[in-house]
Amino acid sequence: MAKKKKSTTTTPRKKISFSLSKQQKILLGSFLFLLGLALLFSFISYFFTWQADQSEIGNLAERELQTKNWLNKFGANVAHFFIFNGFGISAFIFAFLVTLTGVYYFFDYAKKQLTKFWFWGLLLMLWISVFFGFFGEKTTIFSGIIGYETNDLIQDYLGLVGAMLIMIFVLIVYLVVRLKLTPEMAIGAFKSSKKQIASEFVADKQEITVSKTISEEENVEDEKDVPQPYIEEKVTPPPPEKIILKSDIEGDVEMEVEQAAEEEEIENISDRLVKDFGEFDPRLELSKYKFPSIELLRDHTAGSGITINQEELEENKNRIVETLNNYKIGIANIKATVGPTVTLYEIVPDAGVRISKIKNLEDDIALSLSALGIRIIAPIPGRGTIGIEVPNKNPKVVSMRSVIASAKFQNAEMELPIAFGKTISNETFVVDLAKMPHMLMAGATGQGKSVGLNAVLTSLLYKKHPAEVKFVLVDPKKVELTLFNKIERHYLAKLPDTEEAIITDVTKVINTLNSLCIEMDARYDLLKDAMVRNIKEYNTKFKNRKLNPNEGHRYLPYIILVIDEFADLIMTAGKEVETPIARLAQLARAIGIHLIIATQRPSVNVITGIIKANFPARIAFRVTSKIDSRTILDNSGADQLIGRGDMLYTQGNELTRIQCAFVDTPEVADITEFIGSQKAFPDAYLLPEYVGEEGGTNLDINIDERDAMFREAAEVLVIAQQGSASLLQRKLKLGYNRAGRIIDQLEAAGIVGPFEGSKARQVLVPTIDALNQFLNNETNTN
Ligand SMILES: Nc1ncnc2c1ncn2[C@@H]1O[C@H](COP(=O)(O)OP(=O)(O)OP(=O)(O)O)[C@@H](O)[C@H]1O
Repeated sequence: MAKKKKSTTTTPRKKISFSLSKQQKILLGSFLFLLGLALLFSFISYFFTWQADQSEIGNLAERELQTKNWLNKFGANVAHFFIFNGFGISAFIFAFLVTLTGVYYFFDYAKKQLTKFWFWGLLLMLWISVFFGFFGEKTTIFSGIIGYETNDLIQDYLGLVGAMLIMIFVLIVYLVVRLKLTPEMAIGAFKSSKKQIASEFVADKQEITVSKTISEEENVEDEKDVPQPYIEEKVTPPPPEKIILKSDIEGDVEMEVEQAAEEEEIENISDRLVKDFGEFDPRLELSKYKFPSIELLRDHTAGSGITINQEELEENKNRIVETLNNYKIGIANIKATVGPTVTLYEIVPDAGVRISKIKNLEDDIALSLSALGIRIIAPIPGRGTIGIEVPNKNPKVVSMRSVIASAKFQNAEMELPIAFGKTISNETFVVDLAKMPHMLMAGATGQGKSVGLNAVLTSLLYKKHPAEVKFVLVDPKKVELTLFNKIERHYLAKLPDTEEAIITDVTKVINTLNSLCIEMDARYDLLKDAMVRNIKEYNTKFKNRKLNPNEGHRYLPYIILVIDEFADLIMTAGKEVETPIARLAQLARAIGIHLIIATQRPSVNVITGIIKANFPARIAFRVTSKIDSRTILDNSGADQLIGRGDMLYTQGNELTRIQCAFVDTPEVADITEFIGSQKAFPDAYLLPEYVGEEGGTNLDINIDERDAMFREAAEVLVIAQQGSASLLQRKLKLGYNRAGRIIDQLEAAGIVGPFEGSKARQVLVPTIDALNQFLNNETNTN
């Protein structure tokens, strides 16, 4: 048992992968390409010079000695090796494969196809050389010694006929597997070539008659010498094909079947535009933009990878076994996975021990192990084992550099990839913000929230071009996000006529949030017009030039709203920020607006029900109480974290413990400086103008300006006793915007109550009769 445990604990999970840098690939590619050419030239010239050079083969020591091969001694020897001693004429295939490999590496094409080329190329090479082996020793130059000897060997066992049959079989394998040839295709090809010959023959005949008539006409013209008017060539569509079906039954009526001619296809405008100008490239305006290099990030681990302290592991194991024994829980098996900050001990209890028993003892076990940061997961979802996380004595910092450089992040095919850090099993943790679609981040002060936000922003800066993503930054503390000011004209969005893009003042936050709602509505209209469901499809359509910019269509960058201290805002502005945030969170995912909200105070009056319901992705750094942990995660656990970037992530169900990547302020300063010093857009991305209204929401809409469907809409809602815009959309077949406007008008009239986030609005009029009376009174008083 002890032996077994050792083998599981001493192997850190490291994957060794072999990959070349771009430069190395180019160098290797050129080398192979030129080597292939050298082989090719020496092979060609070998066929002319081999007899003359034959006596000099193998004589490399004598420098003065000259051979006739174009590549001199090298060429003569190499070609002799491959052709004479090897595969004869088919050695050319080898030279070709080497050249091709060079091309593949030089242009960094996917190598899967190349492996196929090599496999089938080598097979073909062998086949050809064995084939030439049939012609005997005189043609060794064509078959090579390998071909000749292999043929000889086969014939010794199977005779000439057997050898031929084997060759035919290999040929069939090649044709069927490599060239995907089927008997039908072979027959088809034979038939069509017969037809082609016949039709060519007929066409020849017709041509002769046509040319004859033209020459006759010319003669007539010459005689009359009358200038002929320009005769426009008129293309008449071919007459519909008629097939007459005759029946064998006497007296039956014949039926004529008419086949309509195929309509002529005209090239699509968008296809033509794409052909003429290529696809629309949103990056074109800043085509010279350079992404920040990995060198701007520092390696905080200072070379110390994960070290495994054998003593510590043994000690913890003994304590766990002892503690569980105290509660009469036997252990069948125990396995340790060492992560950057904590080690996970995965326990398989003895047969018959109920997991619920361990779950009930969770607190007692944690207490007995008496260390900060112990978390018990009973059972580990999907595995049926029990996990006990124990903090390492020497936790390791996970630097942002290592996660950004990881293949997982670099190869991530996500819209908005975020490299958060490393999981307990030391794997880089990458998630797509576009899928979350909004994120709530909480944690007591000093536990790593700001570093976490910087990690999110840095990830996006390393992956997305300025044309593709825009940030709206809200920083009431006025310190955390200031560094991002430098990239205002590259990456930030702001309200028109404002100086600073980073928002620090509460009124401006309210205006910005409302402006984002307007942007959202506008984007929905664009999507509707383009008949697509989400921003990704919209942008693809726009890139393919299927949407006309003159009709208001534009490339839509993702907009990411980051609020660093949400508690401050909600305390000062309450509903005024909560309402637009809830609205954005509910609706903005499809149109590419994503929200990231961070707070120090994870209490229920800050993270309200409405907010929580709309933020499925939650991150908790260490918090002070179980209640706070439940407020953020709907689960305890965040109170047992150890701080310094130790965090729990959930996107609905499971909790994942992650060590957040560390990025220091000077690193962020370097990155923003690097980006900021490059050519930028003329201004920050301008959000739609929003004119703030005094006294909160716009409640005094004039009766005359009401929508034509106002009354019907009111009836629908009163009957359903449910004040929802989507109900109106469905019942009255209205667009999203119009339904929203009508709801506002109904609110102004006092028929429905105010916005309540994810819940439908209250309907304040109980029956249709009451509604009629209400509306009549209204018209009478006006
Ligand atoms: N991922 C991490 N790895 C290592 N150390 C970290 C990590 N995150 C934070 N720390 C340490 O914790 C300190 C505080 O982190 P940070 O400033 O992010 O806390 P915070 O929660 O934002 O605090 P506040 O709410 O007061 O701004 C950092 O200066 C750093 O030393």
